[in-house]
Amino acid sequence: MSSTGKKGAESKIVVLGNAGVGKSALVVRFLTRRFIWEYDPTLECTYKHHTTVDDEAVTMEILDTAGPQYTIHREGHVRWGDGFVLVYGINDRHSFEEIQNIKQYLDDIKKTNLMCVLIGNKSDLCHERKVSYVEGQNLATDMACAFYEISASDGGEEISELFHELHREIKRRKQMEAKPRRRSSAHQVRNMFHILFKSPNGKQPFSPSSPTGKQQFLVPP
Ligand SMILES: Nc1nc2c(ncn2[C@@H]2O[C@H](COP(=O)(O)OP(=O)(O)OP(=O)(O)O)[C@@H](O)[C@H]2O)c(=O)[nH]1
Repeated sequence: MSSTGKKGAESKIVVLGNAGVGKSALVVRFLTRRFIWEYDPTLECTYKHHTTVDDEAVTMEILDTAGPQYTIHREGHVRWGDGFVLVYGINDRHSFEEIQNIKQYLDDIKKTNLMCVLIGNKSDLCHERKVSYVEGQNLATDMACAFYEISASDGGEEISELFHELHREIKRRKQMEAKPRRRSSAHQVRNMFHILFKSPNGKQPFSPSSPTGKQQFLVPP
């Protein structure tokens, strides 16, 4: 809740990628601004994070996944998520190639324009680089999403920025999806007026504007 008592926007974010690419390190870096070298690789965690984005109090739920990518269990995660952080290691070609399969898997389940961001992690390991920056950029262009090369170990502003940007995208999408519903409820109110103020002879006694230019509602006897 914000200081005005208004509930802020919420987003559910799922972090996916091959084992060892640094998903946990990335999430922990975002949440705590710290880097921890080793995590339990089998650990799967959901974090509830209260923060501020564009002066609005927001809640992000972040699911740090582990284990095989394509399981029934994982399908539940995909349905749960509003947006996805897809991570590969710049020093791990296989993890980069796997991103397209993960994206396809997500598309098959979500069946809508997927909201995601592509991350090339471990940019500090330049000397071990197996995926160029341009390759990452091109893949992100194909997937119509933002691309960041980052280092969870070094930190940097981009790590907060990527989560915030994804949150903004999710919020925009939710607002767009809510619009038709709002329009249809306005339509319902209009219909209600129509029924309420319909005269017994079937003629419409509701006058949108009086001769004086002021709006009037004529209540039937
Ligand atoms: N040099 C370097 N090492 C990193 C970076 N991010 C993570 N690591 C290391 O990479 C290893 C794997 O990191 P995790 O965060 O456990 O990777 P994960 O993707 O969560 O792995 P799973 O839980 O097995 O799926 C650890 O030894 C981390 O310390 C980074 O940016 N730079």
